Amino acid sequence: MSKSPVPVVIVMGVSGCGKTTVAQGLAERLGWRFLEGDRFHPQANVAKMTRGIPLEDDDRVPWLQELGVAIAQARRESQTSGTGIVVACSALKQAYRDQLMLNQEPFLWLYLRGEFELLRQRLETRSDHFMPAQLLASQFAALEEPQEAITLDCGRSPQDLIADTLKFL
Ligand SMILES: Nc1ncnc2c1ncn2[C@@H]1O[C@H](COP(=O)(O)OP(=O)(O)OP(=O)(O)O)[C@@H](O)[C@H]1O
Ligand SMILES: O=C(O)[C@H](O)[C@@H](O)[C@H](O)[C@H](O)CO
Repeated sequence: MSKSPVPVVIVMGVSGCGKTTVAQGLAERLGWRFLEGDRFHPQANVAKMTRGIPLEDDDRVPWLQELGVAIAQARRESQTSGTGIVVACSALKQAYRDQLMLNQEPFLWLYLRGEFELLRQRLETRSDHFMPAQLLASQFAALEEPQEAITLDCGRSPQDLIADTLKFL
């Protein structure tokens, strides 16, 4: 008898939309595993962003490769328990989402949508992260909004966003 695939939710969107906050909260609520996409960036990518230089497609290839492998690995580890996985990953372009999904059972995409000004303010006030607010415009320039995703307004509270997402699971 074939088992149903371990569920994977990818929380995506531009910097500051709340991917980490919502993905972590969702994983906690569900007792699922959380993967922080930023942890899979090569050091050179983090250094680049820290200096205020946007990543290019080529920079993101090894990152998405590493993250895709980690998701597949986490899925294998959860095969017996069926425990799901929640991932925070910007996944700004369709090609990045395709690369991440390569050879895998489908993911559920949660897109946190927000206006530039709200996100700029969030990034300006956040102090414990490498990503500078000056890169926000480049994040919007790269963004291709997903067609097949649960789309929620990231201006709402994390609690509301998590509660709404739970309705889809
Ligand atoms: N729904 C929300 N309402 C208000 N503030 C929020 C919300 N979600 C996140 N924040 C705050 O906004 C900032 C960015 O949140 P977070 O780090 O979760 O975003 P992110 O999308 O993961 O960002 P990045 O891609 O840069 O890592 C944090 O200071 C966080 O506390
Ligand atoms: O593709 C990208 O440009 C990067 O993934 C960024 O989105 C950052 O990693 C993230 O926003 C900062 O946490």
